[in-house]
Amino acid sequence: MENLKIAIGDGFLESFAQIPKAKQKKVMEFVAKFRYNPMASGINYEKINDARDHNFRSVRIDQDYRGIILKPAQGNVYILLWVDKHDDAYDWARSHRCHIHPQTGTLQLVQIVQGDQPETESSQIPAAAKNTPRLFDLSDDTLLSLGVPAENLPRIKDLISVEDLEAVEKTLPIEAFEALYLLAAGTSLDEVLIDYASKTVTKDVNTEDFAEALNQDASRRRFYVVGDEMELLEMLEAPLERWRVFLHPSQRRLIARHWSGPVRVLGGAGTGKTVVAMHRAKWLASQLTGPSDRILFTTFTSNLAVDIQENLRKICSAQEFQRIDVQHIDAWIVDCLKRLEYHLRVVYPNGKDSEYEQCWSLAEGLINPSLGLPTSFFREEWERVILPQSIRSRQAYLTASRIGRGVPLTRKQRADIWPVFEEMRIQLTQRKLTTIEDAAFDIIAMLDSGSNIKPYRSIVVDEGQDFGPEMLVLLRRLVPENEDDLFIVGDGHQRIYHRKAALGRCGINIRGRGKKLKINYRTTEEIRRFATRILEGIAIDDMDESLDTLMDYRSLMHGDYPDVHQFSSINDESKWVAEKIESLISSGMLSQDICLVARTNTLLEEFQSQFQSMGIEIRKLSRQVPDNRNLPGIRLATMHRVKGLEFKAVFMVAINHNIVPLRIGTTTQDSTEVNLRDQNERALFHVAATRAIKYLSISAHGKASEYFSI
Ligand SMILES: Nc1ncnc2c1ncn2[C@@H]1O[C@H](COP(=O)(O)OP(=O)(O)OP(=O)(O)O)[C@@H](O)[C@H]1O
Repeated sequence: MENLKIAIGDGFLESFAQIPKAKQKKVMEFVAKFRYNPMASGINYEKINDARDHNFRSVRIDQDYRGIILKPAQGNVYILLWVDKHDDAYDWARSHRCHIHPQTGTLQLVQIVQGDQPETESSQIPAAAKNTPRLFDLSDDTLLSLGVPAENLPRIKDLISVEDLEAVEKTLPIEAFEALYLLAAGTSLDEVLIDYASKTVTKDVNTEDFAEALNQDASRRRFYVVGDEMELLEMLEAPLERWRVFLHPSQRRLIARHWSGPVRVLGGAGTGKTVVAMHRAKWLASQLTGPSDRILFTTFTSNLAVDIQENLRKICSAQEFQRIDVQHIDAWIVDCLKRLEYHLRVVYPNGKDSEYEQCWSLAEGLINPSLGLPTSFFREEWERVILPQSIRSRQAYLTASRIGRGVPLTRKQRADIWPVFEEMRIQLTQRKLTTIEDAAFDIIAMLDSGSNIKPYRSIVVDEGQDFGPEMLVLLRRLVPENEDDLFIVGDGHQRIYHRKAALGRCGINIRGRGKKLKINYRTTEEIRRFATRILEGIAIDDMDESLDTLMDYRSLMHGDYPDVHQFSSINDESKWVAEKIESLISSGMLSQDICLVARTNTLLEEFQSQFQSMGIEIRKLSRQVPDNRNLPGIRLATMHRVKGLEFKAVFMVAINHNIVPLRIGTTTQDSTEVNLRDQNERALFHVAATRAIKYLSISAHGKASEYFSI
């Protein structure tokens, strides 16, 4: 069929997700037939009486259900808009319209505001007094360029508060509402114009050319032109996974284009960094031509890599998917060591009796007490100075940079301290062990001496803020300096592993290619604000020696403020949590969409036994096994483990004094180190709180954490 264009609106998927399974099956049957031939004789397009939009038609799904389709008189365009019970579908059609903005050319879907619509919320806003300052002082042209329809201009210019703006949300196209909301929240006009203003404000838009309107970036935010029948059916199989196709223009702009060198994308929690990174990897894979060209997609945490692999499978073609290696960075390093027949095993500083700690306690034996430095100082020096800079000789240590360390050392003191670190390496090597940092530097050395390690055409990095310098230098060496070489997403506010590096210092030059995402898609604004307050006043870097801010980051969803409660005992706390969980489940939430988060494994285990004794089904999230969200059960996880995940409801439990921030096992007196640890603990709290989509609870038993007063 010539020039046939079939598109689906995000509302169709949203309404489809709400209808019973049996009806969904009928819709899928209809959609398959419709996609094959929208003009098939069995499809009857009924006009809708009283609909303001003369292009709307209803189609029969079965006796009770109807679909609403946009079928303009001109062109061969069909857009699936809504599906519902007969009367509800008709009501929806009567209260909406879909038009092409005459200045920007964008296809817009809005609730009808004008005329005799007394029921709309917007019409309940009383006209403001003449001398009351207005929310926006913008020209008609600016408002039009942001996508505000001409008929809404007087109303928008009359608004006096953000609450007024929220009340008219549904009557505005999404891009216009978002731009105005960001302006109202304090984002500068210049920034908003960069992200939202149409580049093509013109008087020559053909407002009947729907095929052309679908090509506009801003239209693709809500409307997706579907390829074949399979693609459409796959979308219906996962209707809530909107991220697969409906990208924000600020996301889309980062993905499908060539970049002249490394790109760094910042963005607060939930702004879609992982989504962008995945679409970028797919696009890069689609560009590969050489038979052995490959992409590496790497993360810091192992369970995120597992999720990403699964999600990439959903959005990539088979050819694209098989060209992308997804692996968290430590696993990649360990695999690489094996390939290079390098016979040291990587060990980590966890647990009292771990091999790493055994080596460390022997090294500690060499501490000279006359130096007057606490033992914690040596461990910090090892982790913050020796390992990240790969200092392997006394001479190198004497001249090493110690920027960021609180206690200054003379040359003589350095010489006296060195034997401790030397001993640590001896102990590790004798046992055929190594650290992840040393392993990464060893691979870099092998690359420099010409080892044949499979090179990548491009590398995509998620959680970039947690990559240490050794990992970033390694990634830089793994991919030739070229167009589209590195794409790194991250957020310094979520740095929770004490690792810090500046991209520029690792040879990754992002000049002119530092970008930022600002809309939170996960969390309500109430939860986002609460979660962000914990980091207020703390200077957070942009992964490249400048500062980043969360001031320009917003959510457009709203909900309740987080619940904050203090109890006298763990019994009382767990009883309250269990009751609240029960009420969430009885109001329709699935148990697998609820997660209980604690700072330590020990506390988690205490809650686990409390819950078990109450007969509540639970599942502890593990590093090794991916979480199968089809299985019921309340999820239990530490604050570290929930990084990168999301749940409809999050209960942060045992937010007790000395537990959050965690003071157990730390003896350091060094003020720089104390600040660093506090920052890390705050980031952990922020990460855990921003996992919540709709509901967040913070509770403590006994004395509460000082973070309670934020
Ligand atoms: N364009 C989009 N349309 C709809 N949903 C989106 C879009 N982009 C992202 N999302 C959704 O927003 C949520 C957060 O996305 P994502 O995990 O990519 O954010 P993030 O910035 O990596 O978060 P974090 O740093 O907190 O882990 C997810 O549920 C994702 O599906």
